[in-house]
Amino acid sequence: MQIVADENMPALDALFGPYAEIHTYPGREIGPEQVKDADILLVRSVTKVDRALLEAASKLKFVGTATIGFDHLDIDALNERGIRWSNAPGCNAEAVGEYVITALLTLAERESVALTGKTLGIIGAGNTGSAVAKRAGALGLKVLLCDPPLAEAGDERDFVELDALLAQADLVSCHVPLTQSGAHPTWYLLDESRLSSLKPDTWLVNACRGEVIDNRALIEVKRQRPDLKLILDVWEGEPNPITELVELTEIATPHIAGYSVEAKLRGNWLLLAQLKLELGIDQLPAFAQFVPASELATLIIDDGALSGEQWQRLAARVARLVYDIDAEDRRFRNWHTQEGGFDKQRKAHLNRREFLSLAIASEQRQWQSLGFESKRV
Ligand SMILES: NC(=O)C1=CN([C@@H]2O[C@H](COP(=O)(O)OP(=O)(O)OC[C@H]3O[C@@H](n4cnc5c(N)ncnc54)[C@H](O)[C@@H]3O)[C@@H](O)[C@H]2O)C=CC1
Ligand SMILES: O=C(O)C(=O)[C@H](O)COP(=O)(O)O
Repeated sequence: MQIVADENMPALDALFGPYAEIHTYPGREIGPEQVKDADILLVRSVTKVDRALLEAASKLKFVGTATIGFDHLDIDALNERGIRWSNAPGCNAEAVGEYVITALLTLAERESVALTGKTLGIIGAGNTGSAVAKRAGALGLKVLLCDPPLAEAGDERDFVELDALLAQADLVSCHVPLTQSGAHPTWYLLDESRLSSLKPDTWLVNACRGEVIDNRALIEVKRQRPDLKLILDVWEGEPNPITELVELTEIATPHIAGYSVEAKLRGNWLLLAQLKLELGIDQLPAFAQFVPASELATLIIDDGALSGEQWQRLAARVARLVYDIDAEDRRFRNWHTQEGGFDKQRKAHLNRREFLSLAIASEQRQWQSLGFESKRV
């Protein structure tokens, strides 16, 4: 059994090695030539699995993407050829939730803004949107959710229309898949008119797909509205974001919101679970055995007497102890204009762990709500 895989997928040998022969390539270079003898193709979001690739892959039985997004797979072409496929729902929900919270805390610290009492509008209330919402309460944020597909499917949470959300939210965070058809397409969901309708001083976060926001319109609107603050992890035209937009952002990163050690491993492990039959696996090995031990120990925090604003500043520092988003932002501004810089930075992304890898001993319960492991003082 031959597996062709993106070289940026961790622990491939440990996970798939016992069952198959593995050939790896840079994700953007996987094409017809690389897959011609493959039985299984494992990719991340940068590999275009299109008709031309599938035409060459006569033995292919399964395509797995270790990501939630699957806009890089031609689903019609896979279905026409009877090739089974899967993505990895939820693999990076916690990572994205923690990225957004770390970014908001960091910008709040830079701008000397108290987050408590502000309204956070979340567009797309699936895995990643819900992970943000789950943590928002710990910061005293009021949450509004917009997700027409979930509302129509009977999800019992309260939802608002998109334009109502934009009219009320102080902070807006986007968590939708990129779609161009269906009842609720998301391509340019935030177009010039919606961007112009944002409340004064809104903070806009995009950690889903660049094309969910019209990037050229965003440049125009931000030029006229410096009050808007931008946190962008995803870009139209990756791996070549528009430089002018990068320069207009407050926090800019190279599509790494979902890049925790745990998330990448979880994505691969979910695909292994999908392949039990093809690979002849009787007993699926436990996910925990592939996760390295945490390098961070317990943090003892004496924060019982801190004011809300002091605690928020402390939370920003603790979040950056786990993941230094300031350093990522600085590196991105240096690297993204260099040839291959966007992908180079993604490859060199720090070994970022999830909040759960750090135990906090404190009398305050918010640490646990933010996702940290709790220890008794
Ligand atoms: N920057 C990064 O590293 C990452 C980016 N992503 C992107 O974020 C997207 C969301 O990820 P998940 O939350 O895990 O996916 P998900 O599938 O769990 O949730 C997406 C939600 O968006 C909703 N939705 C669809 N169309 C909508 C519309 N027009 N308006 C409002 N809501 C709509 C869906 O009903 C669903 O509940 C992925 O499709 C992917 O493109 C995901 C993980 C990491
Ligand atoms: O899960 C998704 O969808 C994502 O956007 C991934 O986290 C992005 O990672 P790469 O596939 O680009 O490595």
